[in-house]
Amino acid sequence: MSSMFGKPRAGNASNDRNTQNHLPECNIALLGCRGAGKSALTVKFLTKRFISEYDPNLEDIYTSEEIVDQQPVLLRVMDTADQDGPVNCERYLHWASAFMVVYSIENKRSFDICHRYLEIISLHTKGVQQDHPVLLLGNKLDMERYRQVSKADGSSLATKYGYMFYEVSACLDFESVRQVFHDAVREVRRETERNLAVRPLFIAEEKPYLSLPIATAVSSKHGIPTFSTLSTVSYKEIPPVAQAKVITVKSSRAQSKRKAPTLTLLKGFKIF
Ligand SMILES: Nc1nc2c(ncn2[C@@H]2O[C@H](COP(=O)(O)OP(=O)(O)OP(=O)(O)O)[C@@H](O)[C@H]2O)c(=O)[nH]1
Repeated sequence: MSSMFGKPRAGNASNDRNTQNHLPECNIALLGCRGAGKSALTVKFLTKRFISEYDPNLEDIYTSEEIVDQQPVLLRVMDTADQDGPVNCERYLHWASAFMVVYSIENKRSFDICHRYLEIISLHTKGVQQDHPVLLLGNKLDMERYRQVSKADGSSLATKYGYMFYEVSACLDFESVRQVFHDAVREVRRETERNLAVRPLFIAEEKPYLSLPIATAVSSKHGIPTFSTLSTVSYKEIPPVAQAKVITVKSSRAQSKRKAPTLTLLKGFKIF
């Protein structure tokens, strides 16, 4: 992991686990048709590198410890591998706290398929009566001269659903890609705080309301939703960590991607 995804992290494995246990979490699912660039964006975000070939059939979840606006977060990224549009969506609909729906600006069909993803997410959100931030991403901005989807079309589709819209490129600058992932975290935080604000507090009869810290009252009585530990109480207990260190790779696709640089170099694939 450390050789490809970042510098080795100080501390041993059990310390890592302990730190992770205390971090607020954010689960981001990347959706979109084959070839839109989900894997390339994921790996760019995690490694700052563009790697041009991936196994399209493997799906996996990556975990990265990030600092967003001076606050740590355990970010999980699910790089999905739907074949040709949304199928068996339950696995990510119930898992994700935010969605990135990706199309390629040089492939109109990939944009059309995005409509279906946005529709499904929108229906799901209504069903669970909770908003999950959605970011519509037009990828491959570097392929401007082959563009088939205008920026206006992308933007108006996102606006129709009230979602955020970006155009990016997995093979151009890292900062723009990172910005998108961090904006997703910011939106999840906002959403969580909104939910906590409207949720009625349980007030134990024998304890005076004002003597309870709000965050404690909420989480102890109503369970901790994915992001509810974003209270200042939690943060102050967390030691500072270096920015954007990937600390865990969970399963097979991750392993295959981890090996990718060696394989791709041997096969002469482009690594920018
Ligand atoms: N020029 C350019 N090529 C890209 C970009 N992002 C991805 N690609 C290429 O597009 C192809 C598909 O990228 P992937 O990241 O595998 O796409 P995916 O959405 O994960 O597709 P599946 O793995 O099939 O689900 C690969 O050849 C990538 O190198 C980009 O921003 N610009």
